Amino acid sequence: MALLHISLHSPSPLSFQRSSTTIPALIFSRHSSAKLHQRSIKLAAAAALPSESAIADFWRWLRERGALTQPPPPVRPAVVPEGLGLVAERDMLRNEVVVEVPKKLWINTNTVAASEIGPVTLGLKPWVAIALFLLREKAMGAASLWRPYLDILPPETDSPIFWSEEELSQMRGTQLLNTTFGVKEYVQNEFTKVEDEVILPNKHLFQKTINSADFLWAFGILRSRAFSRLRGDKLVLIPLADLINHNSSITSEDTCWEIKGKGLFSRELIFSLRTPASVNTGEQKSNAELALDYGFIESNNKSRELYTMTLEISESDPFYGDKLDIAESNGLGETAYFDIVLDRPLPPLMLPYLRLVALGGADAFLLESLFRNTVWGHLDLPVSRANEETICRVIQDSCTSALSYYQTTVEEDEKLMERGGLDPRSEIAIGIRSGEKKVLLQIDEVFRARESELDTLEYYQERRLKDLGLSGEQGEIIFWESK
Ligand SMILES: C[S@@+](CC[C@H](N)C(=O)[O-])C[C@H]1O[C@@H](n2cnc3c(N)ncnc32)[C@H](O)[C@@H]1O
Repeated sequence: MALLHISLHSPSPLSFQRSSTTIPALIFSRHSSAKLHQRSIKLAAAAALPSESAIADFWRWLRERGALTQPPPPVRPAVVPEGLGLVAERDMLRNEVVVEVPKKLWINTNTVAASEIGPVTLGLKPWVAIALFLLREKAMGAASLWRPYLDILPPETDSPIFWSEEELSQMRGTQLLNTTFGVKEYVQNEFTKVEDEVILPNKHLFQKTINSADFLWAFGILRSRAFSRLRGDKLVLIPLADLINHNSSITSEDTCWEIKGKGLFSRELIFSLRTPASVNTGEQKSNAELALDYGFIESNNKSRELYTMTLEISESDPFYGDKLDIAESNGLGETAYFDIVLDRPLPPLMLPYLRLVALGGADAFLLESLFRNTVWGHLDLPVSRANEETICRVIQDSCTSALSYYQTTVEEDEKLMERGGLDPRSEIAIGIRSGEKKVLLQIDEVFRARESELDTLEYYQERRLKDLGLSGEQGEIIFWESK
């Protein structure tokens, strides 16, 4: 029998790198600030909030640098339940320009290149160069032109990259825990490299020590505040615009675009924002991605509950080469990742890929080159009882095994959530682990149901006989017997 390789618990820095780049909906808050302040103390307990005077300094700094128009903008920074936010002081008109943030206040690779460390950061990954810039400016204290902005940045978010071991232990068994370790390892490796190649050889530029925790902070700041459509080479931090918090009630993807390259921020709809970014349609982030990037989740949004199933054609499979060839001709590879979302059908390519991986024995003839152009079409439908049974059994076994790694059941998690009083990190951990388990139980159920239908499915040979006119509608073989 062919080997079916399924990895449900692989550390997945890969899935971190693959993460979708949807810009989350952004919102201006419009609340009474006195009430907000009280609520925020409880809700944003993890983060040390900037003082009133730090916020006032930041506002002054923006004004002095031409970011604030006359008359003053109808928004101001204030403490809100999500930490710091932009509070609207009146209703705003559709398409009204709210604030302008001139490009000279953007922090991107051009800013770094024009700074003292510019020459030594050439060739670095954009985020690494910007991280070094932020850390160096931070270390310069009052001597930095960026100090009022740096002073309002949070010391950490609730992203699991900042959690203690004890906090992380609440996510035991989850894919997000593996991803978190993968991300931390990636950032640590980048730090070691940049420390050896840039920081230590240029001590005159980096007089204060920068350690790996500082570097992780800068990574977390960029991940949570840089506009997600502006990543890679376009990575940019935009002071003030980055105070806008996410709101799940805004689902429009098109909340941002560049207006004549000027970096204007204006209103499209009530409480939505135009940003200086181009518009692309993007996929929605999962709760794991929200947690990792921003340090919050939407526990009541089923479409954010996701489990990534990793399937693989094993090198030890006797048909490895043929299977790989077929997978590659159909846009897949030796390893394929399938994101399975709660209450949604399985990704369309998952069953054909599973059937391919499990193909063997009497079905192996489909791998012959004669079938190369048509095999994928055959894999779209059940191939044989043995093949379909294998995938049902292996997937159910994998789900059972994955579920055994979690410390709690969905019911136990739900009770904890109902009881309330959880700190934000426990809420994330419980939401993530219960979401993953729900998807695993759903996958298990899909394949259990399929297994119970194995006798009623139509397989390749029957379809073939029908095509040749040798089989009737009920599957009976048609004979041409002489009368
Ligand atoms: C773009 S920044 C917004 C400004 C940020 N609140 C601050 O204090 O500087 C994104 C960060 O704000 C917080 N945040 C934004 N929207 C949130 C939400 N809906 N729920 C919880 N936290 C949120 C998270 O810490 C996230 O990493």
